[in-house]
Amino acid sequence: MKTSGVEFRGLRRVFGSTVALDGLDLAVEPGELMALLGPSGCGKTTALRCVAGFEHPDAGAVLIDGKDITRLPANRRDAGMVFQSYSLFPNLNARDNVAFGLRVRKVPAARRHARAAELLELVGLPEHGGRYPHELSGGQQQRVALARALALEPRVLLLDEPLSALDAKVRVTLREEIRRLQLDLGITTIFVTHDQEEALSIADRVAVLRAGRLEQVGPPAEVYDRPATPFVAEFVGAMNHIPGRLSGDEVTVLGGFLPVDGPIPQGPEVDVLVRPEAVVVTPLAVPGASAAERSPSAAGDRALVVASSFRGSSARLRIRLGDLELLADVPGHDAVRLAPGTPVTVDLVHRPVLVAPSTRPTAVTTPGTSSPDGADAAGATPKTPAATPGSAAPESAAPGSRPGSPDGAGTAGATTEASGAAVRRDAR
Ligand SMILES: Nc1ncnc2c1ncn2[C@@H]1O[C@H](COP(=O)(O)OP(=O)(O)OP(=O)(O)O)[C@@H](O)[C@H]1O
Repeated sequence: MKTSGVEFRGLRRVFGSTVALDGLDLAVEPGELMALLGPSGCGKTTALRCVAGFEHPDAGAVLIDGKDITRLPANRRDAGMVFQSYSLFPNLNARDNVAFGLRVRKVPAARRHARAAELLELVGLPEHGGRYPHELSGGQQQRVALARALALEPRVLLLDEPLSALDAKVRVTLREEIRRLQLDLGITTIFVTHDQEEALSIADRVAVLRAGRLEQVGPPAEVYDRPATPFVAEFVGAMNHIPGRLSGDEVTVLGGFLPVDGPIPQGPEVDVLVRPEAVVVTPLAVPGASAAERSPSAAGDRALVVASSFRGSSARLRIRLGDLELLADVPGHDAVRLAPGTPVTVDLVHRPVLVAPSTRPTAVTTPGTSSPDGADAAGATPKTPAATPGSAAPESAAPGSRPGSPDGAGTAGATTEASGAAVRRDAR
């Protein structure tokens, strides 16, 4: 399989008053799997179709291997495409679907049948050549579509939300197989998805698009851990918004100071963006407290675990801290001692944070693919947990300041760990 680089250069496409692509610049390396990720309508599919030749930009260029192919007809671009809807020919069996392009190119029957059999084997369907699309499951149809896209040995594989129509389990299996296949073949692949977990798990690099422009491109861990902008931080992974107050290049948040990373908005009131795994939760020791005393209603404005969603190796907690709600990810084995109703202290891992213009009243956001209930949100499995819950310093008294107060939770009762392990705040 030949491998080729793909480059988008200042790509612009306008539909009436809608700017689908607004000067997209992006280079995909030969053999790389690049995920195009972004919210609905940000131009992902339009970009992909410009590579396939199904769409023509108003300005800018698409290059394959450094050659401008912008004006080349689709059938001379050497790109194989798989769509969200399987789009197989219903009147052809799997073998003939796969061999369709070869037939158009007048490849002799024996050779195209052999090639179709080889490709069906490659996608794990060696026995299914005689079946028609309606006799195949969604996942099997998409495998056939993949085999068909590979039949002409394209230089570039274009996948447009290929897994969105499949159920969750098949989606995960098939995405792993696509990745394995892509690595085996070394084929340059552009994978369009709006699912951040999918993008992070499958790609060499993720390009986050926003309103037809590139917002950030980088390896999955980099995009997740060091989002270049608040938009990327919001879109890729769950994110807490915690009120803070800017002071130079630091921000006061939950009673401690953290260094600020990235663009600094007009202050001083801001939202500090913190991942759930960077929220360190420690059960509050309440000597002699009865179960009734530990109930949420008895606990006043303490930080309380109000919901917990167990996920096996981890648990996502929803924590109420005054008028603020936070999401926190803790190891699964801590879920029992951090059951709903448990009073807790909340700390933040000490590391640079992104800040965004204040959005009071405070809110917790989850990525586009997650359920509205962040405690049950499935889409934000952290790749590289930044904090080890429990690594915070032992409890220290910090009475007084009300969480979420406009002065950034104040300084009363707050301690910044000298060790730099965490900003902590006792919630009593
Ligand atoms: N043929 C068209 N005619 C008019 N508007 C279009 C056309 N194709 C795309 N658009 C508009 O251009 C914008 C970008 O569309 P595009 O399909 O590229 O987005 P997307 O990021 O792939 O979205 P989704 O994830 O919902 O598929 C959208 O506002 C869409 O409505």
